[in-house]
Amino acid sequence: MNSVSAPQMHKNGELTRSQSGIESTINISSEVEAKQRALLIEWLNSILPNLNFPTRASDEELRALLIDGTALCQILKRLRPVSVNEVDYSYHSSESRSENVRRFLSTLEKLGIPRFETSDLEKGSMKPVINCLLTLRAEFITGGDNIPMNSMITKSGSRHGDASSHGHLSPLFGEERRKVSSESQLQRHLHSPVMSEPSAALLHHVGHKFHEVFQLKQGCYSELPAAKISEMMKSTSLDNAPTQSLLSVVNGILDESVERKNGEIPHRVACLLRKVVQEIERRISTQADHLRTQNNLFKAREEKYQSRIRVLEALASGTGEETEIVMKQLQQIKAEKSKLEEKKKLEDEDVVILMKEKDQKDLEISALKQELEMAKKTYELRCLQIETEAKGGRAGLEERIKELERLLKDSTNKVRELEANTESKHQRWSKKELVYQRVMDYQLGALRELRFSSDSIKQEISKAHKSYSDEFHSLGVKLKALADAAENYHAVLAENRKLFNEVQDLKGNIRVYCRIRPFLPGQTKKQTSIEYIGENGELIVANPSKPGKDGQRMFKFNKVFGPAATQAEVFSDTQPLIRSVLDGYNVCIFAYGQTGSGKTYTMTGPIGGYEEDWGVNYRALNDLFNISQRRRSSITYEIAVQMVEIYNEQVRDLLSSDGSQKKLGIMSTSQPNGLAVPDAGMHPVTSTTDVLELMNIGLKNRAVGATALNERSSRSHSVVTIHVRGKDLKTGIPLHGNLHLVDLAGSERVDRSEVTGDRLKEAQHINKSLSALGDVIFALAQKSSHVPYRNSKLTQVLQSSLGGQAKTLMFVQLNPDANSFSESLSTLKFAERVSGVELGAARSSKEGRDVRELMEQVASLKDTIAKKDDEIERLQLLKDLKSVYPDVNNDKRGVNSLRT
Ligand SMILES: Nc1ncnc2c1ncn2[C@@H]1O[C@H](COP(=O)(O)OP(=O)(O)OP(=O)(O)O)[C@@H](O)[C@H]1O
Repeated sequence: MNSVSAPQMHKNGELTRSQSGIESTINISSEVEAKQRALLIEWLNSILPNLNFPTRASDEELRALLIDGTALCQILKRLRPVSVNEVDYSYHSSESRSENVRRFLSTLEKLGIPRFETSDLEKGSMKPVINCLLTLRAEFITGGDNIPMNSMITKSGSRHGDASSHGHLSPLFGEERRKVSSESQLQRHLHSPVMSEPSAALLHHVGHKFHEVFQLKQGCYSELPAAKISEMMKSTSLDNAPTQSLLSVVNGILDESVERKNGEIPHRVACLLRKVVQEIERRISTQADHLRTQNNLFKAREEKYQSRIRVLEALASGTGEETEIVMKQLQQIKAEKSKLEEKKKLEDEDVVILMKEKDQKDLEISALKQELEMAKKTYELRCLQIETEAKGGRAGLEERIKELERLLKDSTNKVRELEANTESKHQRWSKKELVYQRVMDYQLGALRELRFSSDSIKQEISKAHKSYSDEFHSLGVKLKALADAAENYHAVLAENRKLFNEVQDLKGNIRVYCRIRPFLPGQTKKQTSIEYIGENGELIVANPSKPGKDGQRMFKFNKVFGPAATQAEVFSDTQPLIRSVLDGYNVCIFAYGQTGSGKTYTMTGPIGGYEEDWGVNYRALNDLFNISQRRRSSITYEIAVQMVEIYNEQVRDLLSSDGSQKKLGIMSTSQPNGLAVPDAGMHPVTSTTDVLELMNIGLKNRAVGATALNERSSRSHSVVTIHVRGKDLKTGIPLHGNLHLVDLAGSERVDRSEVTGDRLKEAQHINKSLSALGDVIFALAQKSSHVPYRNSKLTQVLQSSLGGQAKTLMFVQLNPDANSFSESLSTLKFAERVSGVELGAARSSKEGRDVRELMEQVASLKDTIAKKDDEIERLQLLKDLKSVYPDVNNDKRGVNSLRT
């Protein structure tokens, strides 16, 4: 190994000057030492071929080779110095290492060669050892035949005188030794291809024959005899001569040639020179081969060491797990080592046996031992390293184990806590379980009670079922009785109808109700013309211009309604007449009176009024719907509505979308279906709502022709016709009745001198139609053979409801204002004519008592019928409910609640 470390690099990669100077000096010195060491090793290899020691071996390797003294003894043995015959040069074991070295040094002392100290061989620089051996080399360099040391000593003439100094040349060449005694001279010698002392060197290096030759010629090659030169060339002396000697011969010849004046070299000398050169070339070639071989060997060893280094590095970088592998490998290596040691021992034994013949084995064994020693040290170091790592790993593992123990302890504590929690939870759950158990017991008890109750309820239900069956049976019996009663009811109903009509007939076909409207707001201080209103239809009016009895006039009608009479009261007396429509009669109700006397109010009611303000129209239709519903089990009804206006003798359909423009024709004769105005739209209605909508439409259309100065409603007749179609479900007999609700135009007389144009025309038409109406009524009352229906559109429209089986009711409307006395009187006279015809008959007084009795009978019958109707309705409802809810109790209270 190179003792000099690599140059230290500066931070920026450059060496400082002082560093580089010192290092260059060290490098030169190291280079010289390396060359010296190489020279020595070359020599050792040449004299001990089996040694095969690497030329570039380090000081330590050289020390390892030489330290046991075996190689030193072999050198001495090789040289066989006679003067030290008494010394035993045989190989000795390692136990006699110091003895071998001591003997070697002793021999050197005897030979007068400067020696080294034992300590130099054991440690420190090998330089003294190398110098010493190089001196020995120079002293005893030999050819093929070993030169007896004693003879050489004899030829040298004297022994050296200074054996204590190191690095001196052989004592054989005292003079030359002085010249090259210094190390620098030796270095120069090594570096220079030409020896500085050719004659002495030549003599020294070529061995005794060259020495002899040199001595003979005394430095003159050209003067050597040819025979001698031939002998030199033929013999193997050249082969055995050291290369340095051969080079010295060449140099000598060349020097001599230079010194010669002609510069020519004798032929024989030239031949010798060629021979020597060839020998040198051969040796160089051999040396090159040897060097290549050694180089290959070194490479192999280097690879071997590299692989070991890699293994050791891999081992060094391994983990704890790999430590075991390394330990195993170490054990294997130790085993191998022990095997090798055993082998070495065996080999040692073999070597001891073969020592005398094969000394090189010792060297190999020594080398192996050294290697093994080194490997052992390396492995021991590695073992120590691994052990240290293992200790570190073990410490880490112990830490880990402690950590795990701590965690285990924590876990144990947690488990205990959990166990404690679990225990408390278990206790809580046990308590809850107890509570639940109690609740369960309580629930089971309640369930038992419920079962008991259920059983009792079942019994009650079965009892109720039985009673229900009984009751149902009795109900069936009662129903049968009721069915029979219903059968009788129809008969009674028919008789009732007959009686009622008879009563009506007795009362007269035309009934007259007088209604006096109240003063309007703001008219409270006005004087009234109404003097007295009797309960039996008497009415006394007073002429404001004629106070006293003379100005009074009494009238009598079927009924007189005062200003306080409500719409409901008025209708209640109208209702029986309307109901007869459902029995197939034609009825005509009209309102007669001057403008503003309350005709529209009575027939229709105030526009947008509440239900309580509804007039006869709405109430009549509502009543028809209700009665038809009540009778639906026996008679089915279909109801339709027409609404027309008669203005200036022209008829318009008020319910048509273009009713305001359409002029309708009137049938010349009364139609069996009552359709006097067949072109007018017939609108079926099923509810009061339908009627309200239609009425509103009609009123709107009627108002289309109105102007601010000319209220059209006052100048036209409005006729609402309700057509009723019925069918008796039992007999299948159809029914057909019409109800005419007529709001007549104002009846006031118009002074022809005051009005002209349209107003006059209107007045003429109104007068004409009202006069025609009066004529028809008078004709009917007198039972004339001719009734003048055709005199006006109004009477034509109302023809079906005037006369025959028709019933007529006239509302005579009065304005209470004294200023309207004249018109009121005129209206009353007209009404008196209409009603007086009937009531003025002589038989009226006679038949009055009968009429009253009949009226009472009728009232009684009506009550009976109403009760029957209620009962039938209740039973019908109960029957329906039974079919839907078989379990419904059939008592009256239950039915009533369901009805509610
Ligand atoms: N019984 C009554 N109670 C309260 N107000 C009434 C009554 N009768 C009529 N009126 C009111 O008197 C006014 C005139 O009544 P209504 O229009 O019905 O008279 P009319 O005879 O129909 O007049 P016209 O011939 O011009 O149509 C209206 O404001 C009406 O509300």
